[in-house]
Amino acid sequence: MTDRRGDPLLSLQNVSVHFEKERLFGLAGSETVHAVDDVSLDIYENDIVALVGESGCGKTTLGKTAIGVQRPTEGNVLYRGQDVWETKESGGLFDRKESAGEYSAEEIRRSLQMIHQDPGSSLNSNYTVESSLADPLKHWQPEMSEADRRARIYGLLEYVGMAPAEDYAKRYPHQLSGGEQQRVALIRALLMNPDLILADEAISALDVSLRAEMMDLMLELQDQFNTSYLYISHDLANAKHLTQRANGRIGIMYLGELVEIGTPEQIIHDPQHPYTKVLLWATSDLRNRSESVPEPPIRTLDIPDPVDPPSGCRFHTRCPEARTACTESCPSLADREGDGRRTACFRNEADHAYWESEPLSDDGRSEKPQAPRETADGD
Ligand SMILES: Nc1ncnc2c1ncn2[C@@H]1O[C@H](COP(=O)(O)OP(=O)(O)OP(=O)(O)O)[C@@H](O)[C@H]1O
Repeated sequence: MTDRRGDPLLSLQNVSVHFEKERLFGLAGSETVHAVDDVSLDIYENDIVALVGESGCGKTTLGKTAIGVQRPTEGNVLYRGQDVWETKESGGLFDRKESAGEYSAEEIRRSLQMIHQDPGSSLNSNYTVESSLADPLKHWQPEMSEADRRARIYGLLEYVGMAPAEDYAKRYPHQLSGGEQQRVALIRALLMNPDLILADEAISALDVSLRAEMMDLMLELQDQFNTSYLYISHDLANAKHLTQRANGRIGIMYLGELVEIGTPEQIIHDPQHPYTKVLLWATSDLRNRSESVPEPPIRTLDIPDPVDPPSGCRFHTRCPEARTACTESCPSLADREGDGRRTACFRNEADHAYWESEPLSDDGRSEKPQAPRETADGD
């Protein structure tokens, strides 16, 4: 486990994000989508955390909440110990003296950047590569001369393999390949001198052959720019690639909750949560072939509705290990082995009532044989 000395750069404290949405089929009223529920997570300087889970489990919502783009319905987001939303609302946009603490809202915004799956949305189609990259430098290092700015931009373009830089600098986004656009978007985000970059499915639109290359580039640039990454992906193999070289962590999300988080070694080679085991089974690059089973270790493929999440442990409707105790209360995410890994599953608690309760059958009912009901006349 990495030695994560020092205070966290970013702390998510019991964060929930619920969306109200209109009901379908013209029904009156609204319903509440539980996109994220009660997630706590610390991210440190030069850290990498990869969030993995199936579509709709709340990865993007949590990522946007971490960088202060999405307001949490409950809980707090702290940047270097300072409440992000209090700062935004205190009127201290530019002036740290007027903000709720040491950092102004503008400083926090600059410190928390994002690159998207579609790099086109991070780059202005009317700007050449050079003007896109000059923008953050002009803003954050106004004292830099034009010649130095150009030298910095050309140097970085060459560093990421876009040579000759003079040629690439004059191009517009539509004159670049998807991989080149993503490189420019990454450099642009890094030139803001951020403490953290949210990379939301940032490589999934690239050809498979380019993905490892882009992740390696992210890691090399992390060393140069001293930044942290919050990387979002539905692919556990990519999360492993990115985190294992950098002593990072992989967090597994299920239906709005963080259910397990640990080092890539812990998550890939010794998964504890039954849902992590399902994700591993579904990732052919990582599946242990000698132990491979033909069917996924899951009772049903149906994903519950985040509008009406299951009671107790949210995974109990699909979990092959579920017992009645899992329907009654929700396991907390805790480090029970003292090795830094946190898991939310009663199976990790040796003396939990789970072990005495009845397994659930495929239809979600207790498998304990029911005693015959007595009728009024005693039949
Ligand atoms: N603005 C919104 N209004 C209503 N519901 C929303 C909103 N944004 C997200 N959701 C819902 O919240 C849940 C979590 O969505 P989110 O995009 O965070 O998941 P995700 O894990 O990133 O999914 P994907 O991998 O498909 O991008 C989903 O059920 C989604 O439909």
